[in-house]
Amino acid sequence: MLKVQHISGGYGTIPLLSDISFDVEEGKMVGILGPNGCGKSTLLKVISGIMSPTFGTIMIDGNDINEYSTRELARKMTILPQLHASAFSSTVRDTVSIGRYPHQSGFFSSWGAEDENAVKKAMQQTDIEKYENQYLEYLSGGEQQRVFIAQALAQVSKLLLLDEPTNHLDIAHQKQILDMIRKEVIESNLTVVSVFHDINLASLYCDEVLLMENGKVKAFGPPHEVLLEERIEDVYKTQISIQAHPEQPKPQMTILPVIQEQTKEKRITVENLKLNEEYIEFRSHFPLRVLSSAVHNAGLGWYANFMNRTVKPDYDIEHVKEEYLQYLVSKGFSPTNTVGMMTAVDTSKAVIKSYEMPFGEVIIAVTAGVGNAIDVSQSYKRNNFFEVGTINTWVIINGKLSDEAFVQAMMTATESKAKALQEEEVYDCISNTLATGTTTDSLLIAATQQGELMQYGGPITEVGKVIGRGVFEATVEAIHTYRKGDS
Ligand SMILES: Nc1ncnc2c1ncn2[C@@H]1O[C@H](COP(=O)(O)OP(=O)(O)OP(=O)(O)O)[C@@H](O)[C@H]1O
Repeated sequence: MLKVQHISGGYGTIPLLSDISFDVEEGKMVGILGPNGCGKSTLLKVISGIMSPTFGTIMIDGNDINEYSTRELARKMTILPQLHASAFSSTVRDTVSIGRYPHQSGFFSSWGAEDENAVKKAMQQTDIEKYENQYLEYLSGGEQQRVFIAQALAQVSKLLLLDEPTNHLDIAHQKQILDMIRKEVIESNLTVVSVFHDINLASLYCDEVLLMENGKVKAFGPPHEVLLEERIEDVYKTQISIQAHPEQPKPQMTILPVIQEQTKEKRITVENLKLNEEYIEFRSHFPLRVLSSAVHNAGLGWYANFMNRTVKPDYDIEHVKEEYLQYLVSKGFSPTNTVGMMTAVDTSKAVIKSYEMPFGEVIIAVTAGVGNAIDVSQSYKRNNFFEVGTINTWVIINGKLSDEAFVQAMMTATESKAKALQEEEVYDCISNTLATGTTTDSLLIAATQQGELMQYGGPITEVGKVIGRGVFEATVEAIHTYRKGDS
């Protein structure tokens, strides 16, 4: 639909854009990204025909844009420039109606139902109907931005060129405008080329992104191919981290502040753990990075407190998560800062072990109830039912682990637990084979994230070795304690 071919150009004698080429298919949304002053707005002006390039061509629907008359071009494409002006003296409706100019044979002389409908629809889409008769100067920056987006939409062209369309908008309106534009892309085959400052929004909403640096194309393609951590750091000259979006295959970026608040020493000891008959608690004055399969706040996150709570063996509550949250509050724990597990075992009998390692102390806490033990390779022979006979394991590390090391630490700890059950000859009572765990085990790996980075956590790494040994020893001891209590 749009072909940008070898574009070079700038202002006067200053060369700015250099040999820029890319294609945009009909019904696609492309985001232009890059640091301040790299030429994003200038490129948009050249594509729209506002500025002429010194070299190269812009083709729309197979024709050079210079072959179209001004009015023809305005029906093909709409440009929404950056909002700068502050003095307006027209109403919202009149401003949106200007978008219909390319469809008039004489200015406002042939205004018809189609124009009326386009203006109405654009005002609805941007949620500005309620300001219809107000003067623009009485609206906030974000409201004015929405009026200009409505004006661009009212033009109803096939190609929309936007320069920071969500500038000045709060998050709800950013989402509303981008959702609406995306809907038009999908349902009406609208083609969009838009400048973004927010890399995350561009990643979420665009099919492809064009990353610019000093007037040149640094990379062009789908967000997951272009938005690489090292490349963004190199182009923007700043420290960032890229993670997966929780629900979509779109990379998301977070800024890494250089200046960190200096708190007290970030070290944990067995003193941070306390046992009573109701629960084991771990409390720290700073959050640790945690990966867990807990009942409350499972997954990867940052938490300062952990709880492993005893419940009655017949505990059967419909809304377990809600009940757990209320329990945490009643015991003075912050629900947003606590990971919570549960067990039917008397938590005052938990086994806590500490291992001094060159990188720091590693603390392991285990509660083991094995009445509900199972051989995972035979579990398909069972009916699904929930019981609270559980092995809960905490591995708390004074050290810094990569994401990879966290997952490997989980595997190492799980294998070590299975070995402890084998050693203790714990059997699955249905299959009569050696058990590998119970039906509801939970595991938590936590790290202070201080010191040298440990990239791996497998069995022969320094941290893996202590996890393998520690989880085995603590689990064996916890099974002994459980069996003593049983007899
Ligand atoms: N009318 C102009 N005359 C001369 N130089 C200009 C003009 N407009 C922009 N420039 C310069 O061209 C360079 C690129 O500007 P442009 O607005 O295209 O950058 P941008 O990537 O959109 O930046 P930002 O992220 O800050 O909006 C800048 O150094 C700017 O000062």
